[in-house]
Amino acid sequence: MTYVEEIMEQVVKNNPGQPEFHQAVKEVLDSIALVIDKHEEEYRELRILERLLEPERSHSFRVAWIDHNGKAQVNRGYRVQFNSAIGPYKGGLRFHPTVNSSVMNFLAFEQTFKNALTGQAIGGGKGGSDFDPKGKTDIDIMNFCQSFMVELYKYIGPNEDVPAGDIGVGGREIGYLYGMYKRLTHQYEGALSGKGLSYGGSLVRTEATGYGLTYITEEMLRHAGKTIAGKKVCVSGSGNVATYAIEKVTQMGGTVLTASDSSGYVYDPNGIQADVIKEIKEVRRARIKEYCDLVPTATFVPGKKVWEVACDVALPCAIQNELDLDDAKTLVANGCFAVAEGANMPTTREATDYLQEQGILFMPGKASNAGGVAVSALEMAQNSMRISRSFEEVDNDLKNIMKDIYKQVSEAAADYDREGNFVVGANIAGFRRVVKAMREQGIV
Ligand SMILES: NC(=O)C1=CN([C@@H]2O[C@H](COP(=O)(O)OP(=O)(O)OC[C@H]3O[C@@H](n4cnc5c(N)ncnc54)[C@H](OP(=O)(O)O)[C@@H]3O)[C@@H](O)[C@H]2O)C=CC1
Ligand SMILES: O=C(O)CCC(=O)C(=O)O
Repeated sequence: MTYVEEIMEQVVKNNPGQPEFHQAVKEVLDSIALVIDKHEEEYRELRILERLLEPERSHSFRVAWIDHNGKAQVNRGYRVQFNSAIGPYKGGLRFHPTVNSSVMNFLAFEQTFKNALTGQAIGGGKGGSDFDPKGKTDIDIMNFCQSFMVELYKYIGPNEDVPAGDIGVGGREIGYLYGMYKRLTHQYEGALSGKGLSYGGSLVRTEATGYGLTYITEEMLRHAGKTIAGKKVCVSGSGNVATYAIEKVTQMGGTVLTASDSSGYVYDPNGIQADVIKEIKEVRRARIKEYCDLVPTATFVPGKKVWEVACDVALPCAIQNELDLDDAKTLVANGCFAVAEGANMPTTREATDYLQEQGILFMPGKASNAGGVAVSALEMAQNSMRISRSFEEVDNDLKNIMKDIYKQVSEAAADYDREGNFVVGANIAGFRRVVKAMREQGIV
């Protein structure tokens, strides 16, 4: 058995019942096997993979809170501090009923590689809760966030671990979390990113993941002699990532045909309007169906996924494993030539393999959605220096970071004779950076 096979077996044995974590690990191990083969003896001796695959620390805690009816409620909170080889732990908080140890481990593991690709000094972490914000009142959200922070604040800080948003955690939640952090610690410091502009947030952080996704997609298309302008694009989701991907694709001359939530999708041949999505999701906090009340040319398709709509480019921006093999086959049959992941691991392994076999340009999330965390790191830097940079400056940095990520993943793939395989490239480039830092810091 090879070192990589042994390690995969061990991960499954040590983390039973964690399918998402196993899936994320398997994809990385399959890619880095090419590197491991060259250094097997040395890596075995240093227990590189064993250390890389074991989170440095995992916190799980009770979150008891009182809802707007005065009733006691209990949820489980998590913070997984996966790897701090290149900087303080960094990664979002997810509030969603599907959150469990497997989802937390997969996200924190992916984050370690993604953060390395940004070229910034940030390690990998992730947290969240099985709390479902859907249908909750503002008071419920505030009470939950405050109780969550009463435990979380012990583990975070600007030089230790800096959480941000993810599914179910946006500007409102970060505000409530930050207010309680400050009350508990008496410190006005950058212990969270994605903060409001009135209290230390960075311009462009709200837009960063969706914009960054669009910038790297354009870069990938440009190298294939194409451009987003004039293309039909399917976006899934209608949250933070989807909204700003829709906005930027539209600005760059593409037509976004779809947006969705867990109830179904809306289709508009004239192009989905980001401002309408913002009104529905950020102001009314309503379901995607309402889009059709505001835009008469749109239709709502309940209970279906956007991938049945013919498009040139697909941008999955909702949740893990939302694009499966059947969806991939439909996309290819309908002429789609590029997929870039806005969400974390939205494409199943079978679908990824199929798309790559079919010659579809495929950019994995750890590269293509890294713009969000990259601008979070710029927010951390601004907080440390007590400065605020302009929208243009930060957006320009974001563009350069995404171009650099494209370059890194293409070059790493080419180094191992896998030109155009950005999955292999992203995993190898991230791995090399993290492992170099781990080796230089000794066995810890
Ligand atoms: N925010 C960020 O900066 C970053 C986010 N990501 C990743 O991007 C993805 C989206 O995050 P974000 O936009 O922040 O989250 P949001 O909570 O803002 O939006 C999530 C969206 O996905 C939809 N969704 C969830 N589950 C499903 C489903 N099963 N089918 C269809 N739609 C679904 C939600 O709909 P509903 O309301 O019905 O659940 C909602 O529209 C996640 O994978 C996240 O990890 C990656 C990098 C950075
Ligand atoms: O901005 C951040 O720190 C984290 C963003 C995030 O959760 C992600 O990249 O998946």
